[in-house]
Amino acid sequence: MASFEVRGGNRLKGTIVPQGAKNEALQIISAVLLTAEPVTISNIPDILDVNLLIELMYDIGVKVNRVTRDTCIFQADDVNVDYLATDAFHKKGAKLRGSVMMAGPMLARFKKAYIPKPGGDKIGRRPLDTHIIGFEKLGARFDYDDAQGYFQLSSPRLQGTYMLLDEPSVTGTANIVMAAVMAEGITTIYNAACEPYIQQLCKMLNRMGAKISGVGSNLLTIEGVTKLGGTEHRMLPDMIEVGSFIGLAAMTQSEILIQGAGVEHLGVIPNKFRQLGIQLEIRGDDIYIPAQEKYEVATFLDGSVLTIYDHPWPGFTPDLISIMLVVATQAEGSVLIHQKMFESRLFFVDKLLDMRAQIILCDPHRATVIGLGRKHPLRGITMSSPDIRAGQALLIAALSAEGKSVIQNIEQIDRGYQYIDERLRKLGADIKRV
Ligand SMILES: CC(=O)N[C@H]1[C@@H](OP(=O)(O)OP(=O)(O)OC[C@H]2O[C@@H](n3ccc(=O)[nH]c3=O)[C@H](O)[C@@H]2O)O[C@H](CO)[C@@H](O)[C@@H]1O
Ligand SMILES: C=C(OP(=O)(O)O)C(=O)O
Repeated sequence: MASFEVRGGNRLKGTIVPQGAKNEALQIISAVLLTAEPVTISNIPDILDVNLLIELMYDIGVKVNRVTRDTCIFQADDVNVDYLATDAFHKKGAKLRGSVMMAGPMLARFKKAYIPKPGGDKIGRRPLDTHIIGFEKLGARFDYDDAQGYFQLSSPRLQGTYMLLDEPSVTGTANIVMAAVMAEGITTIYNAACEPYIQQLCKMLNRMGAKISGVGSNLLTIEGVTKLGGTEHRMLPDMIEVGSFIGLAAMTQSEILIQGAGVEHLGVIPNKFRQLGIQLEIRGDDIYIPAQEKYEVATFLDGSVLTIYDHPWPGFTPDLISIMLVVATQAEGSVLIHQKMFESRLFFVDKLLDMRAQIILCDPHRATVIGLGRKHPLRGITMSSPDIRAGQALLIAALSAEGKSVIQNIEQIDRGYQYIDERLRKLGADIKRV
């Protein structure tokens, strides 16, 4: 298993360009199964999870022409539906969360789908009920294989209907939308997720001939069509990478320009970092972060301790909570970090305690961070990366810490961050892959 060896304390400087969005890529690549015509996708991040999904496409018979590292032409004109029932699919599909989104398009076009026990981050229970209940409402039937943990779905005919989702699941909404685009009649999805990832998917499907309205809101109306055609699509910059780089700059007192940050799609992200006292300047589509000696956490207007918590879009994404927590350790002032959605995402705090951060883990969802105001720098240690975002947060901590850190299990970081060591070295970081 590979590790990063990091010598902390360097001030970084320079320009960094965010990769294409991981969670958008997983939806968009799944959607190529909806048509027999070519679909060209660009700004694809070269990361483990996305490459695995591309492999799955290839394995199921989709023609994959990787024109350049970040652009692929897919053509699903000879799909081997039987591949879904193989052990090979169940094993490979179980390595990432994104494989669940093959189900919607497969049901829509081939009337059959399997959802292997999905992989992805081990950050607490991650039920698929919203997906399955949505498919059922459209007329699909399902069986659950308890021994192997997979769902088998079939749908001789999908019929549009009204549904109120029990929660605005991101991958669930994507799956249901992709199943509904070719259902008969009209589907209305209320309490739909509306992240930029979903907006991008809906815009792409509309270019393919779908009729989806309400894009960007939590009420989607889908008028079923009989067939979809090819299109071209470019992924947005990864907003989670953008947030990670803002946090990195603040923690390491570095002057960084994030070029092409997709500013209009970042929602509340820049403001959440401002609440930690971090200065950042929006320059067109770039974000400039000056080198900052210190940053001071705001309080609520009545002077009480600030809380930063996750919430479905347009609220603050749970995927940046770990980064916020790490960045808060060197701020002046205290903040309560509340990870509402996932129940095992804050346990990496143990490692930060070993690095000498002052944090009280109140329960699995809440941690109070007492900012050290740079009075005591973190110290380097050996640690293991539990999930993508905690891994990146620990990497940021290591880059700001005194001395040497070793981060093991960096496959977790590689699942979501493209050539991260190489890109950070260009900014002046002392980081080696060993
Ligand atoms: C591949 C992909 O796109 N993964 C993202 C996707 O996962 P994913 O689509 O799997 O996550 P969901 O949106 O389904 O839900 C995530 C978790 O939050 C809980 N929940 C959800 C909504 C809600 O209002 N209340 C609530 O408690 C769910 O029960 C679940 O445990 O969305 C998550 C939530 O933004 C992100 O962390 C993941 O990075
Ligand atoms: C939780 C995440 O990913 P996944 O859903 O793929 O596990 C993430 O991207 O932070």
